Amino acid sequence: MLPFVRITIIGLGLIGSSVARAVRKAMPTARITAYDADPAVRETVRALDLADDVADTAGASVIDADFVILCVPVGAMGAVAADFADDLPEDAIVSDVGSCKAAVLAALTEALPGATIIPAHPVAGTERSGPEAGFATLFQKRWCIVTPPEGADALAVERVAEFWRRLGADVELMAPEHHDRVLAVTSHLPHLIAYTIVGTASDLEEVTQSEVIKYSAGGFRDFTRIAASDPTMWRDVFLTNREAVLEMLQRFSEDLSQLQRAIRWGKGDELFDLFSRTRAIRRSIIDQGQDDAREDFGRSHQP
Ligand SMILES: NC(=O)c1ccc[n+]([C@@H]2O[C@H](COP(=O)([O-])OP(=O)(O)OC[C@H]3O[C@@H](n4cnc5c(N)ncnc54)[C@H](O)[C@@H]3O)[C@@H](O)[C@H]2O)c1
Ligand SMILES: O=C(O)C(=O)C[C@]1(C(=O)O)C=C[C@@H](O)C=C1
Repeated sequence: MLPFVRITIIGLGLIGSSVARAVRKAMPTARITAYDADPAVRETVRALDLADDVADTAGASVIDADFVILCVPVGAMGAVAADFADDLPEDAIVSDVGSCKAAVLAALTEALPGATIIPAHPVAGTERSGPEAGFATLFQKRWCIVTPPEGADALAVERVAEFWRRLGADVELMAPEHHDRVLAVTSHLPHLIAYTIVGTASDLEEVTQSEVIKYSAGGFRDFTRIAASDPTMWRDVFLTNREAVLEMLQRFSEDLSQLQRAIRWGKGDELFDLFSRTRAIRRSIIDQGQDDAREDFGRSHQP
């Protein structure tokens, strides 16, 4: 049995449009209703035939939904939910795909008192945005972390988990606060570092812009991909997951200072030990097979 049959997707950018495409493939009989605040996105959704219906308001989009999935920037979640609160059917389950969970759960709970809210985070994405950037296989063999509130209805949790399994994801359950600490180090900090490195390189006075572009073949090029990620999305992530990011940033700064000292005092063994440890971490990620989808995507989509 399908976990849901009347699915409303709000926010049809990279993730929302990928969800729509993946639902079409995995659950072709489910009806998809879409809503996006941007009229140009709604037009594109119609042109690409990503949904059965495209609503012109958030309220109209949820009116007969059994599942509402919010795919908007994390800072917009509460406002969107408040927008459709009066029209939400009593038995509908509300979820989201936001990159931070504790603050989103709080915002949705405040906007939708009494509703069944089961947040989730597919740990899969790219640096691109908008409805044209999405693709149906984005979630295959990637983690989706479901972060139910304490005391959540077990059947509702299982239906959301099953939804993601059908889209090809491996599902894990986690407490929202724990999710935010884990993702602060595995996703948010790396983005902050990429934004910093690319910004620093482009600010260096003795290196011209054209040299930065011309010689960005190796490691730097990988950072530029990450640093091209959506500015609105990442502004919201850092402001929303502030405490966890600041804590991880503090640890990172201390480790960076230690590396700085090792280089200054020629402590080669210290550098070698760290680099051997990090190489082993990379190998264990590859062995777990969670990296394949994005590596394939990267190869076929990079300019
Ligand atoms: N990009 C990634 O790699 C990635 C991965 C996993 C999760 N996420 C999360 O997914 C969510 C969406 O990210 P994305 O990359 O798809 O962004 P995106 O910019 O591609 O799409 C966001 C869409 O939301 C719409 N929107 C914004 N405010 C709205 C509102 N108030 N009402 C209705 N629509 C609104 C925008 O018009 C846009 O079409 C974010 O919460 C992000 O944290 C992103
Ligand atoms: O590959 C990328 O572009 C991503 O950054 C994807 C990525 C990540 O950091 O892994 C980014 C944010 C998300 O919330 C989930 C996935």
